[in-house]
Amino acid sequence: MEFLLQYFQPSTILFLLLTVLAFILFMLSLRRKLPYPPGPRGLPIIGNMLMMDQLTHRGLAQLAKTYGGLCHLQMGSLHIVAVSTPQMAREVLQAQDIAFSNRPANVAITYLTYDRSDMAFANYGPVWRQMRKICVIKLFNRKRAESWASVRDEVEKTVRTVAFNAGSPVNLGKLVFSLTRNITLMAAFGSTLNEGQGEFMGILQEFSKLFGAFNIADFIPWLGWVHGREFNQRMTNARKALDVFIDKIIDEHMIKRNKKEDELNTDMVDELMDFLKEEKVGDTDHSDNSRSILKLTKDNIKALIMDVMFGGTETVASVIEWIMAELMKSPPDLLKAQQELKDVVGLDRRFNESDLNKLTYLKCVVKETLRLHPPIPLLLHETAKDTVVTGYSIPKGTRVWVNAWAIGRDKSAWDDADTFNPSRFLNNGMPDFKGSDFEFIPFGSGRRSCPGMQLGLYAVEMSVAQLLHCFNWELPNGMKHSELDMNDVFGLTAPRAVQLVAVPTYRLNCSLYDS
Ligand code: HEM
Repeated sequence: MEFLLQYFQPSTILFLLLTVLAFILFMLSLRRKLPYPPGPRGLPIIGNMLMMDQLTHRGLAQLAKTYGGLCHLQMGSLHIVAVSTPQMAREVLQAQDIAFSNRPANVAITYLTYDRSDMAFANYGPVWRQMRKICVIKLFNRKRAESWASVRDEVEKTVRTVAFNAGSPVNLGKLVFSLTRNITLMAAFGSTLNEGQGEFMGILQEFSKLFGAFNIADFIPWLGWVHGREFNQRMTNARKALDVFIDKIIDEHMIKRNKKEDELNTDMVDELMDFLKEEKVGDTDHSDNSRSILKLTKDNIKALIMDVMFGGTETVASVIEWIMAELMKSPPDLLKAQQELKDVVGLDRRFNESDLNKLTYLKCVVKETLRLHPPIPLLLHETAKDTVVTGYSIPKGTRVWVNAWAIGRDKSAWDDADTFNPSRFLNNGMPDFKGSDFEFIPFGSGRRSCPGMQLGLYAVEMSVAQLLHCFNWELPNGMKHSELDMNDVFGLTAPRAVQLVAVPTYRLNCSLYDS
């Protein structure tokens, strides 16, 4: 100050300081003045909460027709921005991906994932990065033979079940759900849990209901008491039940390890327990520069297992069921896919893994189904800081829902967007779903994209190829193809509203079904 007083009058210094302050305030007010993206006008305090029923992939696609690819809604104190066009998806998932890479979590999700100890709901940061690295290397790696073997074994069992019921209606929805559930159970625990399976499925169902339950505290925190004790009690019971169940499995694995039994036959719990064992005292620094190995607690392991159960079961089952439904609805495409199998494999042997890469049309069918029915229709992200997208302000903590369903049907990106037409992908298979073509993002894109993509696709392709190669399929009770219900229901996933029922008949020689 004395230094300044040598050169300037006090009044000049005051004037300069006031000018700088005014400039800063002016810049801040400019920033505040940037509008939120366009959206329907809300009411005081509750905002757009009366539009709750429109917060589905279809409802938000409808709003996008009026308000554009970036639409703002306010639910109580919560900002929501729906992203509905490929251009806007590129902005948030690529151009500014770090700012948009957090995950939103409601009260139930936070509690049931042991305070976000998992990968899917952890916020973006060093702990999530370490967790993801472990999972990608150890669990989702294509070379992880055990997981792939479990796919092959379980698909084979499914073929046998269908063959046993040949000539009668088969509920394909139920069948493929139990197929994918067994694949993930095998990958996670090394067995399909014949004993405690019912109990575990009950726990998963209760988790699923609680994850999606409406809780006013998520929107207006000071009204949290409204939901009351009953909801909290259900959450406590669900988490206790999972604790008891998985603790027992972890203890069994611990005993197996101590006895050094069956060391070659490892499952997901074994792989994760390596990181429990590598725990080092004082190894708690997870700052960005830290190269230390992440300590996994039992809670991390439990939460990661739930990620795999939720991430890998319903998604894969939903894709297989939708593929079969789209083919049943479009007999020429069903014929083409089966003709390709006849040309590549023939009818005198069973399809096997080495045939997979020659099935070009089948892969187009898978892509076209993922375009029309992405199993996770809304990709749930959250902003980690205040951001600006195409001149609109998006505050920190905004829930950003990328509508993969609307984007797959965007009329400016796709010809005849609502029609099932696998041949559109015959042109070199483009666009691709690996995340750089933003008109097609069934697995997401960027940092939070699906780490289970390869495992999921492998399970889908193997299952569909076997079901189409081994059997001919008809709709039951003389139902016409045009009468097949193609509605979906909205949740974290978007499965068929009515499960697909179809009648299989043998396509191959009977002796080939016993292999
Ligand atoms: C065809 C099947 C599948 C589809 C279409 C699919 C789709 C997706 C999508 C859209 C996301 C969110 C991406 C984003 O937010 O930007 C996701 C995340 C995730 N998926 Fe998948 N998925 C499939 C199979 C699987 C499988 C088999 C597993 C595990 C065994 C799995 C585990 C996960 C996990 C853990 C995440 C969270 C990743 C993170 O937040 O870092 N998925 N998946």
